[in-house]
Amino acid sequence: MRIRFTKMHGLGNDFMVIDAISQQPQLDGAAIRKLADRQFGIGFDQLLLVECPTKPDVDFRYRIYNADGSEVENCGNGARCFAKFVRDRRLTGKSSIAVQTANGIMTLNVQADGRISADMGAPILAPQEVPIQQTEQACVYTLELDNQTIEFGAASMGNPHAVLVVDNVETAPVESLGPKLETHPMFPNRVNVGFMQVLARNEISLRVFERGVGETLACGTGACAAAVVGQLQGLLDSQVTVHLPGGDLTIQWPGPGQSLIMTGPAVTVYQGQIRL
Ligand SMILES: N[C@H](CCC[C@H](N)C(=O)O)C(=O)O
Repeated sequence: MRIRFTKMHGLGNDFMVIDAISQQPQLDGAAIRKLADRQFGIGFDQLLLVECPTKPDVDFRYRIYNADGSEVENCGNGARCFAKFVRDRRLTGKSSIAVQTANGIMTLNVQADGRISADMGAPILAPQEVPIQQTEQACVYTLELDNQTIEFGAASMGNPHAVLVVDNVETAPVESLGPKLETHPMFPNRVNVGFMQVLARNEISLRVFERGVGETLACGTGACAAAVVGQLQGLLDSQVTVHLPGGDLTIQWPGPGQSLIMTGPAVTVYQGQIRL
């Protein structure tokens, strides 16, 4: 089977994007893991499959798979790359694109400067829906790990995030604590783990250990979750610049029950094809 694909990234969070409208790729978890391998495959954080929608009044459907082969509900950086992909390949002429994901319907707006704004919907805060193993919703939760008490905030953008406030992202225990929290029993569906340093009420630095991948250069839904947790904890205002290792995102969130808007770049690196 020969597959045509486009390699893209959003602030260094990189993707293999496949037009699954004109192609019918048959990819199981093992094939995705092989393609994701940075030595033996193409190498990517996530695979994005662009498909025809199954719902009315929607332009496309796109499905998201982590490097470990797990299908996930949402990907912020991927959504921006998806929008650039369908425009550049003339699959649509629209600048406002409605796309169906496992998390629901998302609207993407391609701006004149090439950046893309994504309406990420309202964050999900009820613990049983994030999900986390807690009964009462709170701004700060705790769990015990290696004889220490870890404080974190939790929010879902369709996918689960735990956010820890740290003094300095450069020295945060991302490599040591990230994998332990990703698979901690507190998180029935595993979790993405954000390490947030508050620089000002409208500015943070953030590193994310992503579920199913490991640390990435950027995480769009992680930036959203960090802005939400920071605002709920009284540390941040409604508009935040998020400095990630791969670059900056702008997040706007008016508050609980309201939609969150994420704005940032999307880049095409190369077109390719691979025979499986
Ligand atoms: N690893 C995430 C999916 C990709 C999220 C990230 N790449 C983004 O830009 O939001 C998860 O398992 O929920």
